[in-house]
Amino acid sequence: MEQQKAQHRPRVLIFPFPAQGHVNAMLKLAELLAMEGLHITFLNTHFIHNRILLHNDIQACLSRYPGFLLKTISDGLPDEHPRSGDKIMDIIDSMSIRSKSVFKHMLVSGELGSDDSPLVTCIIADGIVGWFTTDIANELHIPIYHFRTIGACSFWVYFCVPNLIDAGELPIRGEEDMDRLTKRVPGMEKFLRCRDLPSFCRVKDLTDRDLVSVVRETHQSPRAQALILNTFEDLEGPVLSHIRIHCPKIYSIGPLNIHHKLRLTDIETTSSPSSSNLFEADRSCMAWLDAQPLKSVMYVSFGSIAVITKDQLMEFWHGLVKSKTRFLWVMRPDLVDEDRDKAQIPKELLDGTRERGFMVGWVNQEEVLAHPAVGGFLTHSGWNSTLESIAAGVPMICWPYFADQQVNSRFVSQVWKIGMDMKDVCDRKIVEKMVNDLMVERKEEFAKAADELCTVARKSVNEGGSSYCNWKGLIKDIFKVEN
Ligand SMILES: O=c1ccn([C@@H]2O[C@H](COP(=O)(O)OP(=O)(O)O[C@H]3O[C@H](CO)[C@@H](O)[C@H](O)[C@H]3O)[C@@H](O)[C@H]2O)c(=O)[nH]1
Ligand SMILES: C[C@H]1CC[C@@H]2C(C(=O)O)=CO[C@@H](O)[C@@H]21
Repeated sequence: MEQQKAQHRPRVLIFPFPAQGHVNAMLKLAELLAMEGLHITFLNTHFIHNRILLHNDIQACLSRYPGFLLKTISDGLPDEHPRSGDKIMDIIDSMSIRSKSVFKHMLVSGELGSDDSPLVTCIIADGIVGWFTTDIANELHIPIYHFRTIGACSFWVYFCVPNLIDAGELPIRGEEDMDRLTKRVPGMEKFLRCRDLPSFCRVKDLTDRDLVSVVRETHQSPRAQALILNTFEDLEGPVLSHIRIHCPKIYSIGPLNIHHKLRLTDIETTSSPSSSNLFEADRSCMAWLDAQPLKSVMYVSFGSIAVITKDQLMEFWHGLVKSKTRFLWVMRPDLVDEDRDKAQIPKELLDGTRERGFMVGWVNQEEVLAHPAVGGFLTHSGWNSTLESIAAGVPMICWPYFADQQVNSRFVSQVWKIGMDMKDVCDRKIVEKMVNDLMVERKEEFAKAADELCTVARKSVNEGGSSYCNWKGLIKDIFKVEN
């Protein structure tokens, strides 16, 4: 009887793009689906899978879900490829060319299932690899949903790039054109400048590989059964309405981190939540945070992909030390693009850091942001970091590095007004001034706005909230598609 029930249970294949921000969000989605009784196959690239096994006890955590499988596929790149900075874009191309036939073979051969639920009955693919996954899904008559791990705001901007090109708004005509308002992204006419377009739009050649790839992939989502987004209606409702004209079925189910935490509480699990860190998390900073005053610490992190120059490192460092604010800085081992020569670091920086700072290689970011000592976040504006900061009620200073981050930082500063945008500037004086503004001069204003948005975010995933209801709708949809 049990086995019969299992055979009738849908097996959902979750296929994230191989990068930290994508895997984190899609693993939370996978776990939420598993809690609903679905069988899950989570497909990572070999590279990501090995890194996760190295730094997390993921298998033990996922063993609480019957039928949860971890499988792997090649990304087609050599082991020594850095897979960070702008080199990350090589992965889209490589996968579209080299992983396509392997992906099809894996689906057909049954190797993505288990004995009691051998077939994949539904696919949730990362929208950034929507092209080849949708082709294969359609060929094999398997329903496919797209999950795009960026915000609705940047999804919509990518979607509108062909309009910008047709209207002659792209290419951008040099530095003096950067502050021009763009008129061809409906709903954003009043505040979106050329400067705020995704970094891939900053090219002279409109056939640029990266721009073409991201726009092509974005335009695959109307082909999917539905589009799932890690956002919530009260945050991005107006933008979602524009996207719904092209992708009528959108499930906004975020912020996934709080959604996930709440549902874990519902099932009263005793085991620890799963993590998918690609770096070893250092817990020593938590004791340091415990010893700092309330909302006094600026948390600094540029996510998992951004690479900065040594000069930029020094500007941030001087600015932070000069501001006299306490800071906790995630210095990923591959953050700086040249060797950091310790001997060349000025004494004032080393002293300032010893007095008021703490540096770590990687942290559990959600825990850090939830700590009462954290009062601000200097971030690269990756979408997960943005949402996690919103979910924790922490205001931001944004220093976008690439891709969607340029759009996110504009929304943080001009639309949601929960922080400041330091885009395109990396100067110690500006860093010092912005840190002082956020943590001292305008502290109350930003803290209040961030607090209010945090309350709204939490409401959305609570029973009756928009993300809660959309989640129930998505589950119903997935089960319906099966029958
Ligand atoms: O020390 C750290 C630093 C980060 N994180 C986590 O790592 C993730 C980072 O994701 P994100 O903030 O989105 O940044 P990226 O790693 O840069 O993510 C990529 O993927 C995102 C989702 O598509 C995009 O929005 C970004 O632009 C893109 O660079 C978050 O969940 C963080 O909580 C940690 O756990 N510990
Ligand atoms: C490969 C990077 C460029 C686009 C991808 C992405 C997305 O638009 O889905 C967000 O950030 C990066 O991780 C991906």
